[in-house]
Amino acid sequence: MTTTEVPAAMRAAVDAAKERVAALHAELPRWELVVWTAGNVSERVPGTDGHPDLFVIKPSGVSYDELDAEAMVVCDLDGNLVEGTRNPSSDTAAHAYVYRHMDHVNGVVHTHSTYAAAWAARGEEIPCVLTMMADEFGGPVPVGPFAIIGDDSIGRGIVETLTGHRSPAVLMQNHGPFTIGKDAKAAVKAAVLLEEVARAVHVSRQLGEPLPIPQDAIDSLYARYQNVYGQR
Ligand SMILES: O=C(CO)[C@@H](O)[C@@H](O)COP(=O)(O)O
Repeated sequence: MTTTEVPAAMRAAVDAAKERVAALHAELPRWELVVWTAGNVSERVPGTDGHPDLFVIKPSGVSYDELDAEAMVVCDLDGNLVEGTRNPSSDTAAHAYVYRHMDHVNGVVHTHSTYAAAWAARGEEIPCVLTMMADEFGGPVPVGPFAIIGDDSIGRGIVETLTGHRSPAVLMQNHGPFTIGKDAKAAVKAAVLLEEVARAVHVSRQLGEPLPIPQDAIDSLYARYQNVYGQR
C-alpha cells in the first residue's frame, strides 16, 4: 500500500519527529561533523492503524540554518516523497533501504566528518584500541563497500556490513560514515563519538602502534555501557 499523504492517525507522531529531526540537524555543525550541507539525519515514524511506516528527513541541499520542523520532508520506505515542498535528501534511498531491512533501526545519520572520512578513504576499519570504542561500538568500526549514490547500492552496503555487527557506524569506502540507532538521537550520538575516536586513533598512530584491547575487556565494557551507564 502506498501513502500519498500523512494519515491522520500518524499526524501527531510525524510532527513530533519533524521537531526532533530538525533539532538534531543542528547538532551536526555544532559538533563539527559537516561542512556546508554535507550531512543528513532521519527518523522512522512507525505506521499505525494499518498504515505503513514513514520517515522524516531533511530536504536536499538546504542550509542547516534553515532546517526547522516545517522544512523537514516525509517519505515512505521506498523513498517516495509523501509530504514536503522540496526534494528530500540525496541520500534518501540509502536511509529508506536501511529502514526496510533493519526493523530495529529507527534513526540514520550520514556525514562526511573529516577523520572518519579519512579512514573511509583508505578503506581501513578503525581498530578497537580505546575504551570509548568498546563502549559505543563494541569493537572495531567496519568499512562498507564503495558505492555510488543514486540507487540502493549505498543502503545495501550499510545493511550488509552492519547486520549482525555490534557497531552502529560503518565507514563507506571512499565516501564517509553512516550511523544507525534506536532513534535519530542515538544515531547522531554514534556519529559524534565516531568522529572523536577516528581522530584519537589517527593521532595515536602518528606516534606509534596503538595497543589492542583484549576481547573479553571489550565485551565487558560494551555490556556495561549499553546496559548500566548513565541515568537509568
Ligand atoms: O555526499 C553527498 C552527495 O554526494 C550527500 O550526502 C551530501 O551532499 C548531503 O546531501 P543532501 O543535502 O542531504 O541531499
